[in-house]
Amino acid sequence: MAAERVGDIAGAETSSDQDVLVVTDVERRFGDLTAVDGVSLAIRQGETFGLLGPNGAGKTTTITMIAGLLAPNRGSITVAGERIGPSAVAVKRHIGLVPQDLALYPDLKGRENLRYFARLQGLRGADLKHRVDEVLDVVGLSDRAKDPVKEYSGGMKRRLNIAVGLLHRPSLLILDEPTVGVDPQSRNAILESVEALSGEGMAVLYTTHYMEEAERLCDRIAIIDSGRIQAAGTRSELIRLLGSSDQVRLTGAGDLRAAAGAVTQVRGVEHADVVDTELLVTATDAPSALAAIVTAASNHLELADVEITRPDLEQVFLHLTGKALRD
Ligand SMILES: Nc1ncnc2c1ncn2[C@@H]1O[C@H](COP(=O)(O)OP(=O)(O)OP(=O)(O)O)[C@@H](O)[C@H]1O
Repeated sequence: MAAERVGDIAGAETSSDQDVLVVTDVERRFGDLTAVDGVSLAIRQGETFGLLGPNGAGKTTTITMIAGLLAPNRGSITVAGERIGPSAVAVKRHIGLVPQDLALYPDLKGRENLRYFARLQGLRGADLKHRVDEVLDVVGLSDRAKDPVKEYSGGMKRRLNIAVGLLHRPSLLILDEPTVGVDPQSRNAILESVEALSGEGMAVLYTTHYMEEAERLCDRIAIIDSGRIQAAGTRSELIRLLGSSDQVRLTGAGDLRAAAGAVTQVRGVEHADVVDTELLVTATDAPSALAAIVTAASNHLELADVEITRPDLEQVFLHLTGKALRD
């Protein structure tokens, strides 16, 4: 299916001076396989951009090229205005890459790991100590900094890996599926860290196959499958591709038809239908209209249950690719 491009999309043609990253028509082949097939995107300062797609979609290959570790067969990538590639060295200081694989020393304490990597980044003295404290705080590991990494949970190791990626104060942070296989507490800490970093103006490229994470974190999302961006935009722009609205299902005893008539008057309600013993209300933004819908219906019904169903990115993915997002 051809890519559906929505609103202020990922395309480099919309790039501006504020863009930290601009990827233009990048392709990467492995033998006969085209793993990344004409990907274009741009990310602004302070923006969190999601690459949402299933395993094998081409996310890791895309970010490996953006980090300058793999050369594209076609296309160009610039970070902070400088062209990137395996032989470009200086521009890589703008990038913090947090890969799926851990690169930590298990026998060293959390803080010692960070001190080691900070020295590799050229930090020294008071600046090094200050920065190590800062990144420990960002990932919520300050109180465990004195413990050896081998005593950390998988999620804590991931968080320390993110801290390593932040040491040199990059303007673009790239996170490759950072929450896969981590405990809920660490997952939440990771999501909160990303929110805080983007709040401070960092550009974040976040790959995931978890729809909820893309919805929560990302200002814009590109849905990627088979190496191609199938569509990109804000969550609501992507949802609009489905052409469907929110639904509120009301159950209760009383005059359903009268309730339907009253609910139809509520602002934002498209229509209200009586189906068997339920009232099905279709609305553009159900959460904001909910209080008014319930009040209108309560004049005619003794409400027993109210349930909202909203279309989600999972359905958008299905609509665009004909398959489910999850494996
Ligand atoms: N070095 C390589 N040699 C050959 N094929 C590769 C190589 N790296 C990736 N691929 C193939 O390219 C396609 C895209 O893989 P990629 O790892 O980029 O996907 P992904 O979306 O990151 O998925 P995952 O989360 O499973 O890593 C897959 O079919 C993969 O098998």
